[in-house]
Amino acid sequence: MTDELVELRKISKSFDGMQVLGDISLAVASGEFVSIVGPSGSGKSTVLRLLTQALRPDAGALLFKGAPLEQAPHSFAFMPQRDALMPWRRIIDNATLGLEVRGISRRAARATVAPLFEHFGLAGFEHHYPAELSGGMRQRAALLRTVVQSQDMLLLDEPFGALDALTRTQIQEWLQGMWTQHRWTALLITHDVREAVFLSDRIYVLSARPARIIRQFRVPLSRPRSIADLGSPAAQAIETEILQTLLHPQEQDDFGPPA
Ligand SMILES: Nc1ncnc2c1ncn2[C@@H]1O[C@H](COP(=O)(O)OP(=O)(O)OP(=O)(O)O)[C@@H](O)[C@H]1O
Repeated sequence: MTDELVELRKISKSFDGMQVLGDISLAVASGEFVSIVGPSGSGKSTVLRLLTQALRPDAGALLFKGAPLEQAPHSFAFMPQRDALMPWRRIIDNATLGLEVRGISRRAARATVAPLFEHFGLAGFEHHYPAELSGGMRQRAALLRTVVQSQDMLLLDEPFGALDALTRTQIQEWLQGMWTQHRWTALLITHDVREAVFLSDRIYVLSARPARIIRQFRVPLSRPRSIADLGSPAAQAIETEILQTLLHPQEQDDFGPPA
Protein backbone atom coordinates (compact mmCIF):
# COMPACT_ATOMS: atom_id res chain seq x y z
CA MET A 1 0.00 0.00 0.00
CA THR A 2 1.32 3.39 -0.90
CA ASP A 3 0.17 5.40 2.13
CA GLU A 4 2.25 3.32 4.53
CA LEU A 5 4.80 5.57 6.15
CA VAL A 6 6.68 2.81 7.89
CA GLU A 7 6.73 -0.91 7.33
CA LEU A 8 8.47 -3.79 9.06
CA ARG A 9 8.59 -6.75 6.71
CA LYS A 10 9.39 -10.21 8.09
CA ILE A 11 11.75 -8.87 10.74
CA SER A 12 13.59 -11.25 13.04
CA LYS A 13 16.07 -10.43 15.77
CA SER A 14 18.06 -12.50 18.26
CA PHE A 15 20.27 -11.48 21.18
CA ASP A 16 23.08 -13.88 22.09
CA GLY A 17 21.30 -16.78 20.41
CA MET A 18 17.94 -15.98 22.02
CA GLN A 19 15.36 -15.22 19.38
CA VAL A 20 13.31 -12.22 20.48
CA LEU A 21 11.42 -11.26 17.34
CA GLY A 22 10.21 -14.20 15.28
CA ASP A 23 8.85 -12.89 12.03
CA ILE A 24 7.28 -9.49 12.52
CA SER A 25 5.42 -7.68 9.77
CA LEU A 26 3.56 -4.50 10.54
CA ALA A 27 2.87 -1.12 9.02
CA VAL A 28 1.85 2.35 10.11
CA ALA A 29 0.14 4.66 7.64
CA SER A 30 0.64 8.39 7.54
CA GLY A 31 -1.52 10.09 10.18
CA GLU A 32 -2.34 6.82 11.87
CA PHE A 33 -2.05 6.07 15.61
CA VAL A 34 -0.98 2.46 16.04
CA SER A 35 -0.20 0.58 19.25
CA ILE A 36 1.67 -2.61 19.99
CA VAL A 37 0.63 -4.58 23.05
CA GLY A 38 2.27 -7.77 24.22
CA PRO A 39 3.63 -9.63 27.21
CA SER A 40 6.55 -8.25 29.16
CA GLY A 41 9.84 -9.07 27.50
CA SER A 42 8.23 -10.00 24.19
CA GLY A 43 10.30 -7.51 22.21
CA LYS A 44 8.09 -4.43 21.97
CA SER A 45 10.90 -1.97 22.76
CA THR A 46 13.14 -3.90 20.39
CA VAL A 47 10.75 -3.02 17.57
CA LEU A 48 11.18 0.68 18.38
CA ARG A 49 14.94 0.35 18.66
CA LEU A 50 15.01 -1.22 15.21
CA LEU A 51 13.08 1.76 13.90
CA THR A 52 15.47 4.25 15.51
CA GLN A 53 18.29 2.12 14.02
CA ALA A 54 19.86 1.65 17.42
CA LEU A 55 19.65 -2.04 16.45
CA ARG A 56 19.83 -3.86 13.15
CA PRO A 57 17.52 -6.77 12.26
CA ASP A 58 18.97 -10.21 11.56
CA ALA A 59 16.60 -10.64 8.65
CA GLY A 60 13.78 -8.76 6.99
CA ALA A 61 13.30 -5.20 5.78
CA LEU A 62 12.52 -1.88 7.44
CA LEU A 63 10.90 0.51 5.00
CA PHE A 64 10.11 4.21 5.06
CA LYS A 65 7.70 5.29 2.34
CA GLY A 66 8.54 2.07 0.55
CA ALA A 67 12.33 2.64 0.51
CA PRO A 68 14.90 1.00 2.80
CA LEU A 69 14.80 2.94 6.08
CA GLU A 70 18.56 3.42 6.27
CA GLN A 71 18.59 5.08 2.86
CA ALA A 72 15.40 7.11 3.08
CA PRO A 73 15.62 10.59 4.61
CA HIS A 74 13.39 10.48 7.65
CA SER A 75 13.28 11.52 11.26
CA PHE A 76 11.50 9.91 14.15
CA ALA A 77 10.87 11.51 17.54
CA PHE A 78 11.39 8.97 20.28
CA MET A 79 9.90 9.23 23.76
CA PRO A 80 11.26 6.66 26.21
CA GLN A 81 9.61 4.99 29.20
CA ARG A 82 11.13 7.44 31.65
CA ASP A 83 10.65 11.11 30.91
CA ALA A 84 14.44 11.52 30.55
CA LEU A 85 14.29 15.24 31.26
CA MET A 86 17.65 16.71 32.18
CA PRO A 87 17.35 17.73 35.85
CA TRP A 88 19.75 20.63 35.51
CA ARG A 89 17.88 22.28 32.63
CA ARG A 90 14.76 24.37 33.10
CA ILE A 91 11.60 22.96 31.51
CA ILE A 92 11.80 25.36 28.59
CA ASP A 93 15.39 24.33 27.94
CA ASN A 94 14.46 20.67 28.14
CA ALA A 95 11.71 21.34 25.62
CA THR A 96 14.18 22.97 23.22
CA LEU A 97 16.74 20.20 23.45
CA GLY A 98 15.75 18.30 20.30
CA LEU A 99 15.77 21.52 18.29
CA GLU A 100 19.16 22.58 19.67
CA VAL A 101 20.62 19.18 18.81
CA ARG A 102 19.54 19.88 15.24
CA GLY A 103 21.53 23.11 15.22
CA ILE A 104 18.81 25.63 16.02
CA SER A 105 19.97 28.34 18.43
CA ARG A 106 18.59 28.20 21.95
CA ARG A 107 16.99 31.60 21.45
CA ALA A 108 15.15 30.52 18.28
CA ALA A 109 14.24 27.18 19.83
CA ARG A 110 12.78 28.93 22.88
CA ALA A 111 10.70 31.17 20.60
CA THR A 112 9.34 28.02 18.90
CA VAL A 113 8.41 26.13 22.05
CA ALA A 114 7.22 28.98 24.31
CA PRO A 115 3.78 29.39 22.68
CA LEU A 116 3.11 25.66 23.15
CA PHE A 117 3.39 25.64 26.92
CA GLU A 118 -0.20 26.67 27.46
CA HIS A 119 -1.43 23.94 25.11
CA PHE A 120 0.54 21.36 27.06
CA GLY A 121 -0.79 22.54 30.43
CA LEU A 122 2.62 23.88 31.40
CA ALA A 123 2.08 27.64 31.28
CA GLY A 124 3.90 29.33 34.15
CA PHE A 125 6.34 26.43 34.57
CA GLU A 126 8.72 27.36 31.76
CA HIS A 127 11.49 28.31 34.17
CA HIS A 128 10.96 25.58 36.71
CA TYR A 129 13.24 22.56 36.97
CA PRO A 130 11.90 19.02 36.34
CA ALA A 131 12.04 18.13 40.06
CA GLU A 132 9.54 20.93 40.75
CA LEU A 133 6.88 19.37 38.48
CA SER A 134 4.44 16.50 39.05
CA GLY A 135 4.91 13.23 37.19
CA GLY A 136 2.12 14.07 34.75
CA MET A 137 3.60 17.50 34.04
CA ARG A 138 7.03 16.01 33.43
CA GLN A 139 5.54 13.56 30.93
CA ARG A 140 3.75 16.40 29.16
CA ALA A 141 7.04 18.31 29.05
CA ALA A 142 8.78 15.25 27.58
CA LEU A 143 6.00 14.91 25.05
CA LEU A 144 6.30 18.59 24.19
CA ARG A 145 10.01 18.10 23.58
CA THR A 146 9.16 15.10 21.39
CA VAL A 147 6.44 16.63 19.21
CA VAL A 148 8.07 20.04 18.77
CA GLN A 149 10.68 18.48 16.54
CA SER A 150 8.13 18.13 13.68
CA GLN A 151 9.30 14.64 12.93
CA ASP A 152 7.74 12.21 10.51
CA MET A 153 6.60 9.94 13.29
CA LEU A 154 6.37 9.68 17.07
CA LEU A 155 7.71 6.53 18.70
CA LEU A 156 6.29 6.29 22.22
CA ASP A 157 7.74 3.56 24.43
CA GLU A 158 5.32 3.02 27.34
CA PRO A 159 5.42 6.76 28.08
CA PHE A 160 2.85 6.76 30.88
CA GLY A 161 3.79 3.54 32.64
CA ALA A 162 5.21 5.23 35.71
CA LEU A 163 2.22 7.49 36.34
CA ASP A 164 -0.52 6.87 38.90
CA ALA A 165 -3.86 5.73 37.46
CA LEU A 166 -5.63 9.09 37.65
CA THR A 167 -2.76 11.12 36.20
CA ARG A 168 -2.38 8.50 33.52
CA THR A 169 -6.05 8.76 32.56
CA GLN A 170 -5.82 12.56 32.48
CA ILE A 171 -2.78 12.51 30.21
CA GLN A 172 -4.38 9.89 27.94
CA GLU A 173 -7.43 12.10 27.54
CA TRP A 174 -5.23 15.10 26.90
CA LEU A 175 -3.06 13.24 24.38
CA GLN A 176 -6.14 11.95 22.57
CA GLY A 177 -7.37 15.54 22.19
CA MET A 178 -3.95 16.72 20.98
CA TRP A 179 -3.70 13.87 18.53
CA THR A 180 -7.15 14.56 17.13
CA GLN A 181 -6.02 18.13 16.39
CA HIS A 182 -2.59 17.30 15.00
CA ARG A 183 -2.92 13.77 13.55
CA TRP A 184 0.70 12.89 14.25
CA THR A 185 1.73 9.51 12.90
CA ALA A 186 2.43 7.55 16.06
CA LEU A 187 3.54 4.10 17.17
CA LEU A 188 2.87 3.46 20.86
CA ILE A 189 4.20 0.59 22.93
CA THR A 190 2.03 -0.14 25.93
CA HIS A 191 1.07 -2.84 28.42
CA ASP A 192 -2.22 -1.10 29.00
CA VAL A 193 -4.92 -2.50 26.73
CA ARG A 194 -7.42 0.24 27.67
CA GLU A 195 -4.82 2.88 26.81
CA ALA A 196 -4.25 1.22 23.44
CA VAL A 197 -8.00 1.06 22.73
CA PHE A 198 -8.53 4.65 23.79
CA LEU A 199 -5.70 6.15 21.76
CA SER A 200 -5.30 3.95 18.70
CA ASP A 201 -6.71 3.49 15.24
CA ARG A 202 -5.20 0.01 15.10
CA ILE A 203 -3.60 -2.34 17.62
CA TYR A 204 -1.12 -5.15 17.01
CA VAL A 205 -0.94 -7.92 19.59
CA LEU A 206 2.44 -9.59 20.00
CA SER A 207 2.94 -13.10 21.34
CA ALA A 208 5.55 -14.00 23.94
CA ARG A 209 9.12 -14.63 22.74
CA PRO A 210 9.92 -15.25 19.96
CA ALA A 211 7.39 -12.56 19.22
CA ARG A 212 5.08 -12.70 16.27
CA ILE A 213 1.94 -10.75 15.59
CA ILE A 214 -0.95 -12.91 16.62
CA ARG A 215 -3.80 -10.49 15.96
CA GLN A 216 -4.45 -7.00 14.82
CA PHE A 217 -7.51 -4.96 15.65
CA ARG A 218 -9.06 -1.83 14.22
CA VAL A 219 -10.60 0.30 16.96
CA PRO A 220 -14.20 1.08 16.02
CA LEU A 221 -14.47 4.35 17.99
CA SER A 222 -14.94 7.69 16.24
CA ARG A 223 -12.89 10.76 17.13
CA PRO A 224 -12.68 12.82 19.16
CA ARG A 225 -13.00 10.32 21.99
CA SER A 226 -13.60 10.76 25.69
CA ILE A 227 -12.84 8.35 28.50
CA ALA A 228 -16.61 7.70 28.69
CA ASP A 229 -16.37 6.04 25.25
CA LEU A 230 -14.39 3.23 26.88
CA GLY A 231 -17.66 2.17 28.50
CA SER A 232 -19.34 1.63 25.14
CA PRO A 233 -20.13 -1.96 24.06
CA ALA A 234 -17.74 -1.63 21.09
CA ALA A 235 -14.82 -0.53 23.30
CA GLN A 236 -15.56 -3.14 25.95
CA ALA A 237 -15.78 -5.89 23.35
CA ILE A 238 -12.45 -5.04 21.75
CA GLU A 239 -10.71 -4.65 25.12
CA THR A 240 -11.96 -8.07 26.22
CA GLU A 241 -10.94 -9.66 22.95
CA ILE A 242 -7.42 -8.24 23.14
CA LEU A 243 -7.06 -9.44 26.73
CA GLN A 244 -8.29 -12.89 25.69
CA THR A 245 -5.74 -12.89 22.89
CA LEU A 246 -2.94 -12.00 25.32
CA LEU A 247 -4.05 -14.53 27.91
CA HIS A 248 -4.75 -17.39 25.50
CA PRO A 249 -2.49 -16.85 22.52
CA GLN A 250 -2.46 -20.56 21.70
CA GLU A 251 -6.14 -20.30 20.75
CA GLN A 252 -5.39 -17.80 18.00
CA ASP A 253 -5.02 -18.66 14.34
CA ASP A 254 -1.68 -17.74 12.90
CA PHE A 255 -2.46 -14.13 12.12
CA GLY A 256 -6.07 -13.86 13.24
CA PRO A 257 -8.70 -12.08 11.23
CA PRO A 258 -7.64 -9.03 9.25
CA ALA A 259 -8.10 -5.68 11.00
N1 LIG B 1 20.76 -5.31 23.72
C1 LIG B 1 20.27 -6.46 24.22
N2 LIG B 1 21.10 -7.50 24.51
C2 LIG B 1 20.60 -8.66 24.99
N3 LIG B 1 19.29 -8.89 25.22
C3 LIG B 1 18.43 -7.90 24.97
C4 LIG B 1 18.87 -6.63 24.46
N4 LIG B 1 17.77 -5.85 24.28
C5 LIG B 1 16.71 -6.58 24.68
N5 LIG B 1 17.10 -7.81 25.09
C6 LIG B 1 16.21 -8.88 25.54
O1 LIG B 1 15.20 -9.04 24.56
C7 LIG B 1 13.96 -9.31 25.18
C8 LIG B 1 12.93 -8.31 24.72
O2 LIG B 1 13.27 -7.03 25.25
P1 LIG B 1 12.34 -5.76 25.01
O3 LIG B 1 12.83 -4.69 25.90
O4 LIG B 1 12.23 -5.46 23.57
O5 LIG B 1 10.92 -6.32 25.52
P2 LIG B 1 9.59 -5.51 25.88
O6 LIG B 1 8.47 -6.30 25.30
O7 LIG B 1 9.70 -4.10 25.49
O8 LIG B 1 9.62 -5.65 27.46
P3 LIG B 1 8.85 -4.82 28.60
O9 LIG B 1 7.40 -4.89 28.22
O10 LIG B 1 9.14 -5.57 29.84
O11 LIG B 1 9.40 -3.43 28.57
C9 LIG B 1 14.19 -9.29 26.68
O12 LIG B 1 14.36 -10.64 27.12
C10 LIG B 1 15.50 -8.52 26.82
O13 LIG B 1 16.21 -8.97 27.95
